[in-house]
Amino acid sequence: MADVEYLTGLLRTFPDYPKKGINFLDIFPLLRNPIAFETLITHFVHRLTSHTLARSPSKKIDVVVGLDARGFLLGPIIAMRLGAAFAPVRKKGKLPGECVAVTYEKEYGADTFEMQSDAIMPGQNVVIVDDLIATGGSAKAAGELVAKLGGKTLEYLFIIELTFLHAADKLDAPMYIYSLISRLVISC
Ligand SMILES: O=P(O)(O)OC[C@H]1O[C@H](OP(=O)(O)OP(=O)(O)O)[C@H](O)[C@@H]1O
Ligand SMILES: Nc1ncnc2[nH]cnc12
Repeated sequence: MADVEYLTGLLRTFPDYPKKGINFLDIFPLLRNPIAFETLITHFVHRLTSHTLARSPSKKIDVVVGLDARGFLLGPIIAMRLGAAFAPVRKKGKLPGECVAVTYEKEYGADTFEMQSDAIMPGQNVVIVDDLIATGGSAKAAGELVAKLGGKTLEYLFIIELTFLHAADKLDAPMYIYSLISRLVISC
């Protein structure tokens, strides 16, 4: 599809960043271009309204969850377009009040994610958004936080999946991943 080729062409990689052996994928040129950014957001919103909601009896997405930090650049815009709430998953020690926490492994180290306990009400429909999925550790931890709060994750959305790492294998079924650029859709 022309849009996907256009968006893919704006991405770039930096070898050995932030440390040797990591091929760092930089999404910022895409956000720097307002037409590309609009195209990306519209693509995600179309996916959610035309496909994801077909799996939900209530036909409503209640909460868009964005992952610290690059998921914060996408999640709130998608939430506003859908008329949904936005809730952040943050790295440990950044959120006030009662929180739930999960420790996870990612491509370059271990970390702990937290969500505020009142960010999602039991039974709410949730979509988890991030810029990319590499090992799947971050996405898996976010899904676990949503589950701890009683939310139902309808879909995980990414701009790109670094498919060589087989991240999808790490995530629990039943779940769905939509990755715009690899166009990978996994239904379990
Ligand atoms: O699939 P994984 O192996 O878990 O890696 C993917 C995660 O890594 C990056 O975030 P990072 O933790 O580097 O934080 P940042 O957004 O603050 O740079 C990226 O934005 C994803 O959240
Ligand atoms: N290869 C990569 N490029 C950019 N962000 C990442 N986060 C984890 N792995 C990454």
